Amino acid sequence: MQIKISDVADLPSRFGDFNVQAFKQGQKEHLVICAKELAEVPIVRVHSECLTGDAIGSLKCDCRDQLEYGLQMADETGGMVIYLRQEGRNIGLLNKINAYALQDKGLNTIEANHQLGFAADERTYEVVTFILHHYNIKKIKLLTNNPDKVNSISGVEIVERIPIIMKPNKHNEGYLDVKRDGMGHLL
Ligand SMILES: Nc1nc2c(ncn2[C@@H]2O[C@H](COP(=O)(O)OP(=O)(O)OP(=O)(O)O)[C@@H](O)[C@H]2O)c(=O)[nH]1
Ligand SMILES: [Zn+2]
Repeated sequence: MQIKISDVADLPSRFGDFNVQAFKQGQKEHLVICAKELAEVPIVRVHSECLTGDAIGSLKCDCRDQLEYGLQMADETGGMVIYLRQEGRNIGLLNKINAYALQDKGLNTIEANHQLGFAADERTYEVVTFILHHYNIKKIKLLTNNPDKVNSISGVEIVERIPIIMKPNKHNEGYLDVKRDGMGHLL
């Protein structure tokens, strides 16, 4: 895997003072947001890009709340957020919006991906292993409800899975039900 790595820069933010570093994998530019002092076994949040949630504040998913919670935890506990550019579970923004349009017609999030010719989840996590090795991190506590992430992240010991359960709203209830019943999320 050919990965270009940026220098480390300061990033004061509304969630705390972090260091940031970019990792470029092919066309994808991922971002590591890291506490100034990492805990020995840091809490790590592996976040998948969701432009509609993270930037626009969409209520169709729980991504923005999870991102903010992950950054708060990183600040409070000496942890790290790895922001992966895997928009739409890695089908890309244009396809995700097409999937949303199919959901407007009654398909659920999994059926919509299938209708477009994709697996329910197209993400992979090799770059996470690369990043954690780069920071010489051997053990982590992983902040996730997704057992797939626990099983797919290799090369480091996940000593604990910490749930990241956000309060549902009327727009994302159905989506969260499908994540629990159709995708095995521990909600
Ligand atoms: N294809 C597709 N992607 C979606 C949809 N809704 C959210 N996403 C993407 O799903 C990703 C977030 O995944 P989630 O399933 O919410 O959470 P997770 O990362 O698997 O699990 P957690 O670690 O527990 O949060 C982001 O890349 C979003 O853009 C959808 O309806 N269709
Ligand atoms: Zn989202």
